[in-house]
Amino acid sequence: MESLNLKCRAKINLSIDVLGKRADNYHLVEMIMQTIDLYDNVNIEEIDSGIIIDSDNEYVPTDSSNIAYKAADLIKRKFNINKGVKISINKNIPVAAGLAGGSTNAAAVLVGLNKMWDLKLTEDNLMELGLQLGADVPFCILGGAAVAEGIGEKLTRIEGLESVKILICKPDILVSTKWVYENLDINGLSKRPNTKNILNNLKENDVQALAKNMCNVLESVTENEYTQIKEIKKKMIEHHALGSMMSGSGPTVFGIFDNLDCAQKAKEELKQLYKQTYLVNTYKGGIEIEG
Ligand SMILES: C[C@](O)(CO)[C@H](O)COP(=O)(O)OP(=O)(O)OC[C@H]1O[C@@H](n2ccc(N)nc2=O)[C@H](O)[C@@H]1O
Ligand SMILES: Nc1ncnc2c1ncn2[C@@H]1O[C@H](COP(=O)(O)OP(=O)(O)OP(=O)(O)O)[C@@H](O)[C@H]1O
Repeated sequence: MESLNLKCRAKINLSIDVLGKRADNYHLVEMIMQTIDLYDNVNIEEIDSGIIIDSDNEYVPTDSSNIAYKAADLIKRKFNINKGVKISINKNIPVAAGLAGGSTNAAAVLVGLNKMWDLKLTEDNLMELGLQLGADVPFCILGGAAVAEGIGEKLTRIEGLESVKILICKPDILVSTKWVYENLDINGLSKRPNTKNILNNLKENDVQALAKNMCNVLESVTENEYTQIKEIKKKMIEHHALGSMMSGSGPTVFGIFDNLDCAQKAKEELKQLYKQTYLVNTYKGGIEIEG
């Protein structure tokens, strides 16, 4: 029986614009995605039959609603595989946070089973399968940094932030991505990102300008419901973050820092209020197979 260990990382969105809505109610987006070095460990072990999910985090479902279960089920059905898997998820990425925690677990299962069962799927094949599980899954397979269009699946790789310090702070509230998109008034957006400018900032490695230009149109929806978002952003800026914004549909807020001392002080203060506070770096790669 074979076993594989994988590291799968979280993402932040450096910008999110919503351009329209599809007939199936999925929104058309233009986003800049960046992988960060905050990861879950996923262990995949071949068993005789079935799919078993195990996790050390009480908020992670262990039944067929787990997106890692769905990923394994998709592969087993598509390739008629009789063997089973036990998937153990050691969670470090906050749950329902806007950090693609579930999506990156699913990405790890697709990449891991491709290797374990020698399926010979290309990265593009894996991303296509990933899209059937969720809009963020293809990016989690690609990793690094990318512009995402369509519903998030049309990805163009870009040079992202190179080892930049990111402070992550997740308030103790659970936010549903579906609810946030449903409550977005596409025609009444007061502020939208200039994606071209932000991409230029990245090209020129002008982190300061990028931090000022960042914009997430989903932020106002979550911010209007939960006061914590504004409070955390204010604290990050007081501690000299170059910029601070909500990631994805929230509620996680991140800050970009160019000074390690300031970032550490901000972390210490925020950690007293919000347990799930982490100081990490940006990361260049995707799913990592450890063997
Ligand atoms: C907010 C982001 O995390 C930004 O990266 C993504 O757009 C969301 O990606 P995700 O969580 O993988 O999304 P999915 O699991 O596919 O969808 C969750 C729900 O979000 C809404 N949704 C998602 C993506 C999208 N482009 N438009 C949407 O309207 C849909 O109502 C869907 O029911
Ligand atoms: N493997 C998993 N890890 C975490 N949550 C999972 C997983 N599988 C299913 N879930 C369910 O999915 C919900 C959303 O969790 P997740 O951590 O994926 O959200 P997220 O970070 O907001 O994702 P995204 O940024 O892609 O919208 C959780 O409330 C949980 O019940």
